[in-house]
Amino acid sequence: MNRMLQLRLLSLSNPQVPLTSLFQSLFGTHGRSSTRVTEILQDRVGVSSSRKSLYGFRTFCTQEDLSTKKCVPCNSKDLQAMTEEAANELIPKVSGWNLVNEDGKLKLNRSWRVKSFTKGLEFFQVVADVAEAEGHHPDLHLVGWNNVKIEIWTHSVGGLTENDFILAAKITMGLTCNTY
Ligand SMILES: C[C@H](O)[C@H](O)[C@H]1CNC2=NC(N)=NC(=O)C2=N1
Repeated sequence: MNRMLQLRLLSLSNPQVPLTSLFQSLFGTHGRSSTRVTEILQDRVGVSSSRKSLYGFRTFCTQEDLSTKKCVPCNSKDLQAMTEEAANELIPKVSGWNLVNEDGKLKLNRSWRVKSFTKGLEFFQVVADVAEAEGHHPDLHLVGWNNVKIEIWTHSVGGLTENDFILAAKITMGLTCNTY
C-alpha cells in the first residue's frame, strides 16, 4: 500500500498522534527538520495548518481530490462568493497558485514563463480544453511574448467559489505532463 495512503489511514486511526511523528515513523526523516516534514505534508497531503477535527479526524483534501470534482453551473441561484477565510483554507490545496484580493475581489492567479509565443498559445489551448469541459473559464494573459498569467474567479458572483479551486487544480494536473 502507498505509504502516503498508509499515513492518512494511520492519522485517521491515531488522531491524537502528531502527523509529523507518524510521517517520520513511516518515511524516516532522512535528516529533514520537522519544519521540512510539515512543509512536505502540507504540500503533498494538503494537511490544513489548523487541526480541523471532524470527530477528531484530520480533514484531508489534496490537489488530486479537487481535480476529481466537477464545477457547478455558475448561474446556480445558491452560488455565492466565499469568504477570505474560506479561501485561505483552500489555497494550500492548489500548490503554486496565489490568492489575491483586488479591490475587495478575491481571485486566484499563477504565472509562468514559456519558451515561445507559440508555446504560450499551445499552453492556452490545454487550459481552454479544461475550462470548456468544466464550463468554467479563466482569464488568460500572454504578455511580452512569453509571460503567461492565468487569473481565475467566478464572474457571476464577483468573487471566489469552489469552482475556481477545482479549475485551478485541473489546470495544474492538465499541464503537469507537458513542457512549454
Ligand atoms: C451560464 C454560466 O454562468 C456561464 O456560461 C459561465 C461560463 N464560465 C464562467 N467562468 C467563470 N470564471 N465565471 C462565470 O461566472 C462563468 N459563467
